This record gives sequence, structure tokens and C-alpha cells, in this order.
Amino acid sequence: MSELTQQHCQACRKDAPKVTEADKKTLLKEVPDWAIDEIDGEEQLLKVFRFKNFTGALAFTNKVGELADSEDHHPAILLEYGKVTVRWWTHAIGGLHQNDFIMAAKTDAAYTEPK
Ligand SMILES: C[C@H](O)[C@H](O)[C@H]1CNC2=NC(N)=NC(=O)C2=N1
Repeated sequence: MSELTQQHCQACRKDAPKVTEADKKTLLKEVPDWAIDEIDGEEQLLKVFRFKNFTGALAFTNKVGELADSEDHHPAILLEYGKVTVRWWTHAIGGLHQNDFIMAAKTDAAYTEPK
């Protein structure tokens, strides 16, 4: 599990630095299977998590919601039957901050594969 799970988010300020291209490369290696997606010119981290049914997907969605509130850093989450799509980016800076990689690692840690 990534060491990023042990870190905490900094307050999101408008003047906070976006991650550099070099940081992105290093940080992406820490969060396997997360992809960078660009929407309206803003980069986001994206990953799809699979479940056996709706209940499992809903429970995970709630876990991620609790994590988000505990770090005051919030994702976009699409809940579907057997599937949860999570997107992390930093609204205040319109792109990716270290916080997003921390939250991606914590999201991975909250996931258990369905048996
Ligand atoms: C006041 C509060 O800390 C801010 O509005 C936070 C809340 N959660 C947030 N979450 C994300 N992803 N980006 C932000 O810029 C952000 N800002």
C-alpha cells in the first residue's frame, strides 16, 4: 500500500501549486490503475471500482464520502449497479494537487475486491 495513505490533505487554496509533470509521473506509480482524464481543460484522476451488486457499490461510495469529509477534499462519484467511478481533482486550482493523489491512495485502501 502506498505511503500516500499516511499523508493528509492540505487546505485547498487558489494559489496552491498544481503537480508538475515530473511529480505526476512519480505519483501515478503510487496509485496503480488511476488514469488522468481531462475535462474542460482540467485534469482529474479517475478510476472505476467493481462490486458484486448495488449494495456493495453503495457501501464503498459512503466510505469514500466519509474519507472526503474527514480530509475536507471531495470527489465526484458515479454510483451504478456493481460499479463506482471516482474522480479526484482540486476545484480551487482547476487541476491536480498532491491532495488528489493522497485521496486516490486512500480510496484504494478503502476498497476490498468482491469474492
Ligand atoms: C472550504 C473548503 O475547504 C473548500 O471548499 C474545499 C472543499 N473540498 C474540496 N474538494 C476538492 N476536490 N477541491 C477543492 O478545491 C475543495 N475545496
